[in-house]
Amino acid sequence: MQRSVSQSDAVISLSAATATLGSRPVLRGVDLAVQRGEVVALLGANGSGKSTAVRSVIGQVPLTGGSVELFGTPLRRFRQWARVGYVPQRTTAAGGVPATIREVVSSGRLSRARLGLLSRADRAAVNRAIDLVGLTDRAKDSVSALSGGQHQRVLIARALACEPELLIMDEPLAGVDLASQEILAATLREQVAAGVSVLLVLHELGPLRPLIDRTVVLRDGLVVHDGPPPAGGLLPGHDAHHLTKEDCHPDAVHAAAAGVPTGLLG
Ligand SMILES: Nc1ncnc2c1ncn2[C@@H]1O[C@H](COP(=O)(O)OP(=O)(O)OP(=O)(O)O)[C@@H](O)[C@H]1O
Repeated sequence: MQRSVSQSDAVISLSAATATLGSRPVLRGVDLAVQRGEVVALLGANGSGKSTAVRSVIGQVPLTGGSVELFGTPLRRFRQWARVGYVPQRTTAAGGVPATIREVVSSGRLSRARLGLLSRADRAAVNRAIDLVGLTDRAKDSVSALSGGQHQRVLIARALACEPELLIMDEPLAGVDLASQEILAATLREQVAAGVSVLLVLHELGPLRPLIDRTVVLRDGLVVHDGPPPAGGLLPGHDAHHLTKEDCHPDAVHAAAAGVPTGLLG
């Protein structure tokens, strides 16, 4: 999907970013930009630094070098968090919390609410977000009673509740059943059509492939590929263990034969 973007329109700009976790250098000079209206997939093997890169973009991991800008503003001065929706890598952290779907999604609206109180318009936005992910019938249910895929839909609705201009999602399809994957793809399609910019960490493009403008592949904390997603279906670094039927398209096989490097993806 091609949309016109200009260099000055970066919503995320990570430049020469380095970060260390424990004593381990996890980002070793990462350049990553997302232009307004663009959908960028960040790929790479387990441990290559994908989550650390997106967490550094939102300030959860401090950089030891380089810089981050959001909407053209250096991160340390950036305050407009209602413009950003973040979906963390799914954990079981919400397990046991006696909160309903509506309560969790409402918490995503607080950055836009005045004095922490939700107005009628805020509540309507929360309901819209719940509806977008197909959970209206379950809004009063406890999140602890949900499947993995449903839980992921709640996290995405929470990010959408503030009507963000930029969505950052860390492995939104991980552990998500096919039905939920399709709902998530449709939700994302709507957001992208409305002009939302997206950075998402993925293991494979799957049903999101048609939405992706550009793929960036990390290996050992370095960018080893930055370009359009391959037409033939084979991701840079995709090895034989990960081939799907779709990847066996003749173009993809040709790309593999042409020596596309292997072993970058988990
Ligand atoms: N808090 C931490 N302390 C020390 N090392 C960490 C910490 N968090 C992550 N790491 C290490 O940093 C490296 C990069 O982790 P990161 O989560 O960014 O990778 P990833 O590409 O997102 O991997 P995955 O696909 O498994 O989620 C890994 O080797 C990981 O073990």
